[in-house]
Amino acid sequence: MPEVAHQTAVEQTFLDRAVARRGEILVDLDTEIAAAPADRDGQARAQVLRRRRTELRRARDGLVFGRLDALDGTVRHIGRVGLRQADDDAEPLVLDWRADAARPFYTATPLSPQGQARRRHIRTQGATVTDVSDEPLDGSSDSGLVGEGALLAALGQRRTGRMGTAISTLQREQDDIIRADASGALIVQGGPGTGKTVVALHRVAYLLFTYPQLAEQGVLVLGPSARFLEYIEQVLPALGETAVVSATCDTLLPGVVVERPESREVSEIKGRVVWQSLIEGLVASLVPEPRELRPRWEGEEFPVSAAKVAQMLTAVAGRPYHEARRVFSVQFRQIMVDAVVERREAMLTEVEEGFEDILATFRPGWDDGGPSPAVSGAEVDGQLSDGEIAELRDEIFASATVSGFLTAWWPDLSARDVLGRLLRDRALLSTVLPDDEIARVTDLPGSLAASDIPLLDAVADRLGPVTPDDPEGESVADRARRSREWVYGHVVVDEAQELSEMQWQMVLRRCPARSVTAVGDIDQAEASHRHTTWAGAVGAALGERWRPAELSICYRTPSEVMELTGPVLEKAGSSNRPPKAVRSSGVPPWSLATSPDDVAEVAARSVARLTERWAGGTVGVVAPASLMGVLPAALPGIPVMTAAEAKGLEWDATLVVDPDGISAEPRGWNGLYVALTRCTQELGQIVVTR
Ligand SMILES: Nc1ncnc2c1ncn2[C@@H]1O[C@H](COP(=O)(O)OP(=O)(O)OP(=O)(O)O)[C@@H](O)[C@H]1O
Repeated sequence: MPEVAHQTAVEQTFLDRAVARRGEILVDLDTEIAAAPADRDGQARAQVLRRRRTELRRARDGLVFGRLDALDGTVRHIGRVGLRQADDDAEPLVLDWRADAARPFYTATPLSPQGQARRRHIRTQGATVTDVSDEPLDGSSDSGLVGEGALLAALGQRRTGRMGTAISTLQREQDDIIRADASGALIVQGGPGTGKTVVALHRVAYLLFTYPQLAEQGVLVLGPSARFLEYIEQVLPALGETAVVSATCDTLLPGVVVERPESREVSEIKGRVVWQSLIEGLVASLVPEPRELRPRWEGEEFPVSAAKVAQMLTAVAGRPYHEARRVFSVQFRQIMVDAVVERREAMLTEVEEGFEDILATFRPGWDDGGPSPAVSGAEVDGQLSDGEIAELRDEIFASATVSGFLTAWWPDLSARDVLGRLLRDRALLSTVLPDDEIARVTDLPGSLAASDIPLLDAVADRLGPVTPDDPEGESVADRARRSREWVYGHVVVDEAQELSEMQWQMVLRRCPARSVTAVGDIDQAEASHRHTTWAGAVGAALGERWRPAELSICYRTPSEVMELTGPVLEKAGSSNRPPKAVRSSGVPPWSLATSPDDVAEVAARSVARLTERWAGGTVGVVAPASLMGVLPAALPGIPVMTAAEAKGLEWDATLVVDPDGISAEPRGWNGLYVALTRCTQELGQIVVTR
């Protein structure tokens, strides 16, 4: 039997064992979950087991994808999830790809073999091994790539329109970032196709595996658009992760949607960090001024002096508006309870003295030391019993009348009303904006644009919820999605170069511990903010408290296409160089010229040719916004989008229509850089001659 066939058979035997073991573990898990006690601890344990079961059920594909043969003869298989042996103390049958011991699979090289003699990639389809490829780590070959054959095979595959996992072919620089320490903010710069999204998503899986407590808080994945989230949405479940919420900055506020578009100029103004302190100042100023308060209880007034109110307001200063009111309200009601008790007791004392006087008229001398009447308690001793005080307290604390009194003086506020007030307050705006910019932000309709969302979030944050959140029987992800106040264990931001300063504030509010991984390409920035460096982009939010990392190899775009991008990047004003392409597709990029009148027809013909050539794969079209009226109608069933919309996506073949039109758009050279780098195989351009 030829060697490859023999080794394939060897791995098939191993895979059969792993499949059987997976089945056994699933049966054991079912039994354990069914037997879990109904108490709190039992249910918490059952939840962990259910998560494990989901992960195992999903691990049908890629159950085993790699093998490391160490110099000392130890053989380890690596897969999507770990599979323990029946004997818990034995070495695992399959190592989870995220385990430390699996790391050399991604990082060992002939120059630094880390005690390994050989790395093997095992390709499978379901429960069948289809191929094995070996890479000696003894120095006999070194391409600089990890598992070159498997990587190039993966990269050459047709694209499906959904992102796939790359766990079997992650490269060293990617692995370093995936396994980087979770604390603090990590900002990853990488050119197009360097695997930023791959790294971000695999990092989520790694972090959830390494720090299981993260699953209790959840991980937030922020992407640039709903289309992008759809593109990546298959990857995380495939990696086995369920404690993840994905969103865009526009959908982060539960129940709030963007209602209108907005000009770049206005959204740039509204994205600046100056709004943060403006909003903090405004909301703080909405807390009522101290004055004497005269609440009533059972028809009587119980005044609280202005000085006392001022003292209580000082004690709650700095808290969110509604929370401050809640704390104030507790103290205020307690003061009322004390005042009502005091007045009642004074009254009772009066009654008692009157009663004694009356008694004395009947039994002169008993209050001079004679036996007292056989009565006690509130009726006669001038004191309320503990039970009576507790009852009164409950009544005052639950009283709608007292609530109504407090709310009339210190009203509920809606974030939207406060934002509206802010955007109309020229005097306040003039403290941070010049006159011409004030006019731009005050002359807006009341409906919400995307740039209002972070402002609204900042207002909502300073207001706090009117009533605190009360979770009942919801999953972490559901609760996190529903509650604006949810604090995540980690936040991953993709296409982070697009975030405005105010959006960064919104992100950090969701993770005050700043455990953040942001990946992006500052050279692909299309957003209206003016930053061209990461220090500028994140400085307002993070200061210098972030660590940079870099990805330098382009896995998506073939070298033929990457060669075209250097001058475009230069025109975009960048001093960076495009990343180095890892492979060539052998298909030279091409270009056609046409007139504005014929552009739709020429595009349709070109797309038809590309679709035929890349049958079974995908073709996408990128064009300037000005062509969005005609092109989609001429290209039914084909994704047609602007460069901004195409960010993060990829197709086997891309047709870029009217590149000059794209470069003439705002931040257009950055846009063209994005458009040119979307293909995995072939790039065509249609130049419109005017
Ligand atoms: N180690 C890898 N193994 C297999 N495929 C990979 C690997 N790294 C990246 N890829 C593939 O390369 C392509 C580009 O990856 P990805 O989309 O993550 O890049 P990106 O840096 O986010 O790109 P862009 O900035 O252009 O959006 C994807 O098809 C991805 O699956």
